[in-house]
Amino acid sequence: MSYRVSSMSVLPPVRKDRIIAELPKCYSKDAALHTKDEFTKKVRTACQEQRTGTVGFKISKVIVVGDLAVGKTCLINRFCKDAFDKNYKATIGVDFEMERFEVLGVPFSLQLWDTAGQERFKCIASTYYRGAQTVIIVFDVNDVASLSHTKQWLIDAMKENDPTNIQIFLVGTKKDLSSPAQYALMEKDAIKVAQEMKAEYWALSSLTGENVKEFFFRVATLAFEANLLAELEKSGTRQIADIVKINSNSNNLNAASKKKQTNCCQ
Ligand SMILES: Nc1nc2c(ncn2[C@@H]2O[C@H](COP(=O)(O)OP(=O)(O)OP(=O)(O)O)[C@@H](O)[C@H]2O)c(=O)[nH]1
Ligand SMILES: [Mg+2]
Repeated sequence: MSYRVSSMSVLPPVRKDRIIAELPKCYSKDAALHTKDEFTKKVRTACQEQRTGTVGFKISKVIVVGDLAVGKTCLINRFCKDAFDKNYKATIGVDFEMERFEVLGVPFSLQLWDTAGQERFKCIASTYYRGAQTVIIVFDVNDVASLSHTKQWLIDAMKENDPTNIQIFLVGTKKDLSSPAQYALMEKDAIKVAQEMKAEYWALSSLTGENVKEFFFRVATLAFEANLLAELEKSGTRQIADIVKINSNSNNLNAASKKKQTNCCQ
């Protein structure tokens, strides 16, 4: 499956609630990919001067993995559709959503791949791991077993990807079901796991929505920053933005974004 975002495509403006103008903060300074308070001058200046090369045309792949029923699908649905379903419907194989952002005035898209946690669908889901820039490993903060399985999920995701170019997030879900005391106890272990994985730690609730938007803003921004810094490393970055002006009036990318559900593999 492929997306074509050509210079001729005309996209609607990015939703107002997907515009990122400030650097989103990490959840815990003890387990963060970085702890800066603001965008660096280098990043800001490049965006202001439109020296962003191909970054504004990129679709960055994010894979979401973790045990069955920890809440991967609910997390994506809360962010992308502002919806929550109490009933469990197992993901069969994979599913994906597109989200368009604007970071410091530059368009940037995430392709969020929701994978199945059930063992019997794992073989099909893992064929979609390749080419990810971000891995989100999800566990349930009320289920220690799901936390202990996160390392195996990481190993599996890394088999298909280049470890030097990937950003890892460890995300505890269903925070609403945990008392503050229970949560505090669990968090110590989770932060330790995140540190070992070199992951950034988050805890959130798809039921209440707590931290969901903050989390995805952080994911989008860190993926954007990494792309931009890589682009700036390359010499002679062309000022594509000067050559190609995207007309932001018509057509809907969503219309072009087809859903894929795969039946599989027993
Ligand atoms: N209370 C509460 N329940 C949640 C939360 N997130 C998910 N759930 C519930 O947990 C169950 C599983 O959620 P899913 O999102 O389908 O789990 P999944 O990780 O996608 O599962 P697979 O697709 O099988 O891998 C559902 O019944 C959800 O309603 C949350 O933040 N709080
Ligand atoms: Mg699911």
